[in-house]
Amino acid sequence: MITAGPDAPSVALSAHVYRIPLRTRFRGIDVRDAVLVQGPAGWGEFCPFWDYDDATSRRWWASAVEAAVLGWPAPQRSTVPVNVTVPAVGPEQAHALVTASGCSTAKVKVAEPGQTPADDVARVEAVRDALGPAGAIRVDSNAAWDVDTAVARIRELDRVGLEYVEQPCATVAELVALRRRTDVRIAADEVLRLAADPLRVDLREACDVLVLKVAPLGGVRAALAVAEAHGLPCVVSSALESSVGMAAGVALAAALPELPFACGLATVALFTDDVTSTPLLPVDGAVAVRAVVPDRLAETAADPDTERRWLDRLAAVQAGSPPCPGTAPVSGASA
Ligand SMILES: O=C(O)CCC(=O)c1ccccc1C(=O)O
Ligand SMILES: [Mg+2]
Repeated sequence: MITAGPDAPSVALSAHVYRIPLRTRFRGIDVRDAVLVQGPAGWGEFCPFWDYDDATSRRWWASAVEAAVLGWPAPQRSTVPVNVTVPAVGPEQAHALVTASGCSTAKVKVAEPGQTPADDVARVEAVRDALGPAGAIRVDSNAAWDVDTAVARIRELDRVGLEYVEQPCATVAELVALRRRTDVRIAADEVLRLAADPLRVDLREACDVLVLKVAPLGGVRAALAVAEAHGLPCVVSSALESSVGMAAGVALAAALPELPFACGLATVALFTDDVTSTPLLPVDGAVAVRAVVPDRLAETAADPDTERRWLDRLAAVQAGSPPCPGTAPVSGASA
């Protein structure tokens, strides 16, 4: 049993650690693992990647606590249009993923380690072929390019027509410089979610679109505040969660006043299994806004060593966290 914050009246949260292999390597990982917590409002997911330190992980914990203890603001829509996410795979596999998804927007990973510019062009061309001319293609290079490289790569990739390019360069200053040299829209991801204060990072002239991820921004309410502070069009995207964590992203997308683009919330399709028998997968390119009940906890349970590592990590994150309203510290092992 876990509790969620050091001092407030304790709400007991039961914790379950899952571990699920991915279908294809993504962000350098082949297996996803995380903690699910259940509280009075429902289920939350605590899933910072293993390379994130405890301080960075605190916002991820706040997001899980919000889901379990508070729940989310009222939805403005009942479904959310989503993009299929295409990892750094070969063109045939990319084509098949897009075709199988039923989505008319695709986000394609480019500039990944081990991939050449020609590999990226071939992947993006295959995706265009699968989507047809009416589909939308966005690419994400995860900050891999300097400004000159970005100008050149974007020009080449935009031959198939790009809706936007996500985080082409690492810094705000580089994004500003790049944006003066390209007509393709720029979306900000890492500069926002890894910022010390996402509310105050100055993105004027750096981007046209904000990528909002619930967990690294500290919850649905925190992400709504970020959207309001910047006043830019928003795309909600996942952090590679199970359907439980995905429901938080869907709740954010459902609560935003405007949703002009498809959201990156179809990544449950990259998992080989899920914590629920009713996965949050797209139908006709959209995901339903609904609660997720993880009824496959036993089938997806992590091994004892992974479970221990997560519970230790959670205890460390909580120890350094400001109190979360209505919660208390880790008090024991998981269920
Ligand atoms: O946006 C999507 O289509 C899927 C989510 C995604 O790409 C992602 C998932 C986990 C970590 C980082 C990223 C990213 O946007 O860079
Ligand atoms: Mg991104």
